[in-house]
Amino acid sequence: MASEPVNQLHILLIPYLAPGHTIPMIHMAKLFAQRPNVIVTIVTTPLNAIRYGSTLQQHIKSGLSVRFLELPFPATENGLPEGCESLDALPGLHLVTNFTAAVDMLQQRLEQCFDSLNPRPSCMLSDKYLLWTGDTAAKCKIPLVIFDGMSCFKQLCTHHLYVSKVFNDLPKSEPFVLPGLPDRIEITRAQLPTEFNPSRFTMPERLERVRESESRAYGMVINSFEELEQDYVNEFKKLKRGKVWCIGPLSLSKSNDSGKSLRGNSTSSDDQLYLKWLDSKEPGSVVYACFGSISQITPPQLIELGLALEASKSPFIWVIRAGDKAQEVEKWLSENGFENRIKDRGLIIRDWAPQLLILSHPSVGGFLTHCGWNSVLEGVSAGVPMITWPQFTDQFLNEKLVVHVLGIGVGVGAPGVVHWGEEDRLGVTVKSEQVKTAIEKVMDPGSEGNERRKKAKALGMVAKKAIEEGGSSHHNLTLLIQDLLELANVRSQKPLNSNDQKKPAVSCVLAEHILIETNYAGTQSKVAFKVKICKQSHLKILKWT
Ligand SMILES: O=c1ccn([C@@H]2O[C@H](COP(=O)(O)OP(=O)(O)O[C@H]3O[C@H](CO)[C@@H](O)[C@H](O)[C@H]3O)[C@@H](O)[C@H]2O)c(=O)[nH]1
Repeated sequence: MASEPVNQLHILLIPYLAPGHTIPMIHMAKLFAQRPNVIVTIVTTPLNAIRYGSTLQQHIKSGLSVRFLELPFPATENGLPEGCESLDALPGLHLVTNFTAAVDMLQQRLEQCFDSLNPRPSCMLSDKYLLWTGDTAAKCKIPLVIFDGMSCFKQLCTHHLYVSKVFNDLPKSEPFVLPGLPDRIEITRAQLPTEFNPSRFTMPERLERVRESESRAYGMVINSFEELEQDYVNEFKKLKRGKVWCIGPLSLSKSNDSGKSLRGNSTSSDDQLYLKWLDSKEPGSVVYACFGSISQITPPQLIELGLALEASKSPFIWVIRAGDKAQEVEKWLSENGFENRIKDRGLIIRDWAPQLLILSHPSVGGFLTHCGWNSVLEGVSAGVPMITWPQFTDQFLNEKLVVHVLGIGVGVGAPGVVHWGEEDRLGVTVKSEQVKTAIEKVMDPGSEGNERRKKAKALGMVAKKAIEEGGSSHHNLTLLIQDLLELANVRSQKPLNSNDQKKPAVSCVLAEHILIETNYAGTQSKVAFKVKICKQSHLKILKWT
């Protein structure tokens, strides 16, 4: 006899501890919790809960079921400074392995408190870089869905590169055509993502485990929308084992969030100041330059950027991230009189800017970006053309999508990956003249610039529609919730012929075979069922196999 159908979902969201990974999952939490009968618990650490919590407060007050589960972070136990709970807070890259070890220790902490969670979570949705969540989900007998914060374009490129191995014999700077793609895209080996371009900070065995854990998951959630990269979404879905749901752009989950509180160190009075400054500029005239949350741009490259912004004559906002090299840049800014020279048309924001707020201001006409996937989507959503200056990982591929497939950007001509911690050796790689030319092309009032602006604006409208009721991402979220409910119902269903006290639980679902871990007479055993998907969100067990 089947038990009562489950109609409430409790989703455990587990973001990786870096802004580019946590921010989209905070937006995702809002999207889930806005749906009826869905409650969300975000698993994070105390300082991250403070950092991202305030953005959720207004939603929680208005009745949204989102809460944090705070796990103490073993920073000092792993040789990290106290309070270092996020990748962007690392004082040096030599500590990346220590940080990874500390993040891995969260597994045991979560498993220890899992049984006390009420109601019991129905599923786990975790960042793909948290390699232990597959084992934890299996132990807790709930399904795992992976969040991949990168595009389907990147997924498809990576897949074909793995399969074809074309890059193996190529010199670093020789362009080649990416195999198996719907469009002809040329790239060099030096521009490929980390998997194909290891540095001394890469941990190749972990990247291999990322692929393994993806294949164990029930499916994958992507922060993108189908209309943006339709051919790539279709192809990726054909290749992927398990389901794929594009539910983005997640940053549009609530457009009136300024983004200021997503890090907690810029105040609303700062925001007012920036808005006032933007109000004083002509519509579409301002270039906004920002390199995301973890890129370490060398001082010589930052100086080239400063010189290009000055020479371009456009008003600009330039975000300079604090870091170990910031002092050198500050010295250059003051000694050389830069700030004084640009004071009438340039605004420098130190460390962190309310990016969503700035991008959505009508005065912004161009976005100079490192092409982190969140920034690309935020630029697309705001309908703003981009000046692309990628640094590492997926960013060169994102640049190809923006410039060559979507036609809404101009590249500065960055030659290849600047490895973390090895930049100084490479010296200046992009000259201010190149950056200035790209800025001028994007801000150009002539027909080429207009064409790009029109395309960007049109895409921005499609992005907004995708997330609204009736839109593709809105629909995909509905499908995802339905699937998760079906799984929760299977979990609650008793097996045939079983007089057991313990209910079996689904640990993994692939196609129509379900692997169930159950406990018969005290022995762990795995049993496969054949199932049929019925209406009313039920999975019916047809026979044991
Ligand atoms: O001053 C700032 C700087 C950043 N942001 C926000 O921080 C996020 C940054 O994310 P992203 O643009 O993706 O850049 P990274 O922080 O560099 O992201 C890492 O994670 C991404 C998702 O996996 C990858 O695509 C990138 O290559 C990788 O560097 C975005 O939401 C920005 O709006 C701000 O609000 N203010």
